[in-house]
Amino acid sequence: MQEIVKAEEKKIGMTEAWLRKHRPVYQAATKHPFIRTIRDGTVQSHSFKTWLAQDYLFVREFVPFVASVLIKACKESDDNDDVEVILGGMASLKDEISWFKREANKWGISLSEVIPQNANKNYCQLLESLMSPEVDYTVALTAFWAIEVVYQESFAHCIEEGSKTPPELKETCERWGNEGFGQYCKSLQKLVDQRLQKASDDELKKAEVMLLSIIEHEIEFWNMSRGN
Ligand SMILES: Cc1ncc(CO)c(N)n1
Repeated sequence: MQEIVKAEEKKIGMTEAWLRKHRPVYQAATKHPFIRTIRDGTVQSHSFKTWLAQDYLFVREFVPFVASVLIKACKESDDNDDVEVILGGMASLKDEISWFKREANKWGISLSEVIPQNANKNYCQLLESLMSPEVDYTVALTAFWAIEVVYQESFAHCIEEGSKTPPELKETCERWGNEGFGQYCKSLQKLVDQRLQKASDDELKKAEVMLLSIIEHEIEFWNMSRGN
């Protein structure tokens, strides 16, 4: 019996085991009240606009963070898959920034005047701290995956069967909720699991704590747009 449980654990990978262990807090991020209002069609336009404007600022800061993960992958990974997957993520950020500009235009938001709120500043500070060469690749990669997967799950939830997402928000939800982005998150997750298999107990602990920290920051980020 013990054997079977172990095999099962190995099959699901460490990241999946962590998501199950921390399911309540993970769900608080992926099924956040703001996301629920998008999904049920009751979202207020000013809540959406707040999210859009703040996320544009976040993504700008996310670019150098992803670049730092790429550098770590080039230096430390013995597996070329890592570099290619991360490079693909970086490349799509160029299009993402253009999309934010177009979308902001549509909603009448002047991006140059947006001021980052505290939750955003805190999150960007975390990204900045992760860019340090002292932070090991496994921990930074775990953070990267966690950041992407929260958005993927959240927005996929808004385009599932039975969702009442307003048509003008569908494109946003599809950006992160689409199948391709889902596959990309799975690729990242696989890279993380590979690294975690070889990690020391200390690294494992740090990576798990980092996952939780990202989830908390994502919740705070959504909170900027909740029912106001
Ligand atoms: C806050 C936040 N988390 C994750 C993503 C996904 O890239 C994003 N754009 N913004």
